[in-house]
Amino acid sequence: MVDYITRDGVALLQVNNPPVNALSHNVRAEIKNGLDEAGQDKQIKAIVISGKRSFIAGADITEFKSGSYSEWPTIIDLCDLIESSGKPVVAAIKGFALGGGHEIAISCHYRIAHEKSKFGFPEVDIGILPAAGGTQRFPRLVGLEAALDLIPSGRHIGAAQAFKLGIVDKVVRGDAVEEAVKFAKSIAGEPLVDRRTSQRPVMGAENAVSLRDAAVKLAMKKKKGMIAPIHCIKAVMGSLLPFEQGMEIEASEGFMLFTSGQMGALQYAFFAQRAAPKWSLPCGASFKTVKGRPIRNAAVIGAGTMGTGIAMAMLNAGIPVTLVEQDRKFLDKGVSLLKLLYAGSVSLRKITQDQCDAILSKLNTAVGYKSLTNVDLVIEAVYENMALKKQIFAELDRICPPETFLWTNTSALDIDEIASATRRPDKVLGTHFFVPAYHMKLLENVRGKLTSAETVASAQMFGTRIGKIPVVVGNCHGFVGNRMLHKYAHESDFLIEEGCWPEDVDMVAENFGLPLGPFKVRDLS
Ligand SMILES: CCCCCCCC/C=C\C/C=C/C(=O)SCCNC(=O)CCNC(=O)[C@H](O)C(C)(C)COP(=O)(O)OP(=O)(O)OC[C@H]1O[C@@H](n2cnc3c(N)ncnc32)[C@H](O)[C@@H]1OP(=O)(O)O
Repeated sequence: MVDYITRDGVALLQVNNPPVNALSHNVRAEIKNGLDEAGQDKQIKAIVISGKRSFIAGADITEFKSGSYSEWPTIIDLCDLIESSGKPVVAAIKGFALGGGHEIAISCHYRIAHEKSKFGFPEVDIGILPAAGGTQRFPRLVGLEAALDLIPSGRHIGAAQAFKLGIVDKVVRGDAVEEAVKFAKSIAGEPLVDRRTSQRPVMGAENAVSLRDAAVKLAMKKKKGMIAPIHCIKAVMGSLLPFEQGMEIEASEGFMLFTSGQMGALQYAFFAQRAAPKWSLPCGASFKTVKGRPIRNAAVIGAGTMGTGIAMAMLNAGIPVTLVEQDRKFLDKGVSLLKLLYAGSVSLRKITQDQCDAILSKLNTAVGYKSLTNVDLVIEAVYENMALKKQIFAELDRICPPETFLWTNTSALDIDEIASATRRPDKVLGTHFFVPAYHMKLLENVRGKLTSAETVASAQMFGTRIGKIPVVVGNCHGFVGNRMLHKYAHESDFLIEEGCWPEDVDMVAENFGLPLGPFKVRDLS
C-alpha cells in the first residue's frame, strides 16, 4: 500500500491505495514504517512522500463509522512525525491533496506540485473538520483570512492559487515526483527550523474578529443548516493560541462533530451518491453484464421550463440537441429563455462568451417531428397529460429510427402506458428531471415493465455524462422523489391550515438548509 523506493540518498514513500489513496489504517501504518526506516538509514538524506497516480484524497471515510480512524498511528501522529523529522520531507503532489492528504502535505517541509493538482479541505461537506492539525497548520501557512475562506467552504483550489497562497513552494509541468526527488537532494542537510509549519506565526491575526464574523456570516448563508462550518471556524480561531492549545481546541470542536448525527448523514449521502449510478436489476443485470449505448445527439420535445432545462443539461455536456415544438412562437420563447440563461452565466463569469457560443452552436431547433430521423435519443418534456404523451410517442415511434431511445420526462405518469403507444417499449423509459433541470443533480430513471437492461444502462451512463446522479426507480405513482415530496407537501399544507404563512414555512425550511422552501418550489413547478 506504500512502496518504499530509494534513489540516490532519497527515500520515496509512494502511497498506492486505489482508487483515491485514502489514508486507511494500513496505509498510515506503512507510511509510519517508511518514515522510521528512512530516519534510521544513514544513507538516506531526505524523504519524498507521493502517491501513485494521484496524491492522497484524505482519510478513509468508511473509518469514521467503523472507528478505525482513531487507531494508532492516526493522521495526527503521521503529521507530527513528518513535521518533526530530522531529515527534510518533501511532498510531491499530483492529482488531489484533499483533507487528511492536504494535512500530510502541509506537515511536510516542502511541497512541489504538478500544475494540474488540486488542494482542499472537503471535510466540512462530510460533517467534520480537518482534525489532524489542519485547522492549526493551515492558518500558519496561508494566513487567517485564506484559512477562514478555504476550511469552512471546503472549496478546491488549483496549483497556481495554492502557489500564490504559499501552500506550494514550486509548481511544475513535468513529473512532480522526479522534480521533488531532485529538489530533496538539493536541500538535504539544510536547517529545517523555519520549515516546520506549526512553528510559524499566523498572519492576519490583527483582523481576527472581523474576519471571523465575516466567515460566520458567509458560512450561515452558503452552508445553511450545517453545523460543521461553525466548528471549523472556531477551530481555526484557536490557531491564534500557541500550537498545542490550538490543537486542544481543534480536538474539542472535532469531538462535537464526530459524535453528531450530521456527520453520519452526510457520510451516508457521500457513499449513496456514488452507489446510485451503479444500478442493478432484480434479474441480475448491471454495468458488469450490460453495456449502455452512448448518446451522440438528442432531441427534446417541448420548449417549456423543463424542456429548455433538459436541453441545457445536455448542451452543457457537449451533446448536440434539437429543441422541438409544435408552434414556432413557443419554440422562439424557449430559445430566448435558454439564451438569456446562458447570457446570465457569461455576465456572472461562470463561462466565457466563447464557451457560450460553442455551447449554443450545438443547439438546433425544429417545428414538428419530421427532422428527427437521425437521433440517438428523444426526451419528451411536454406537460403532464397522458393522452398527449401517448400521441407524441406514437408519432415519434413512426418517425425515429427503430434504435432511437424514446424517454419521457414525467413526474408521476405510468411509463408502461406511455410505452404501449410504441412498437419499442424496451427503449421507453422515464427520465424525471427536477427544476431547474440544468442545475438539480437528481435524475430518476424510471424503468417500465418492458424497458430493456440496455436502455437502463444507457440512461444511467447518460445521467452521469450530463452531471446528474442517476437513480434507477420503479414505475409507480410519483416514483420515489415525489412520493417523498408528497408527505412533505402535506405537512406544509397542514401548517397553512393551522395558521402559518407560506413565507414563514419556506423560511423555516430554508433555514434548515433546503435551497427553496416548499411553497417557492410549488410556485416554480
Ligand atoms: C483519539 C482521537 C483521534 C482522532 C484522530 C483524528 C484523525 C484525523 C481525522 C480526520 C482528518 C481528516 C479527514 C479527512 O480527510 S475526511 C476526507 C476528506 N476527503 C474527501 O472528502 C475527498 C472525498 N473524495 C472525493 O472528493 C472524490 O472521490 C475525488 C475528488 C478524490 C475523486 O473523484 P472521482 O474521481 O469522481 O471519484 P469518486 O468520487 O467516484 O470516488 C471513487 C471511489 O473512491 C471512493 N472514495 C473517494 N474518496 C474516499 C475517501 N476519502 N474514503 C473512502 N473512499 C473514498 C468513492 O466512494 C468511490 O468508491 P466506489 O463508489 O466504491 O468506486
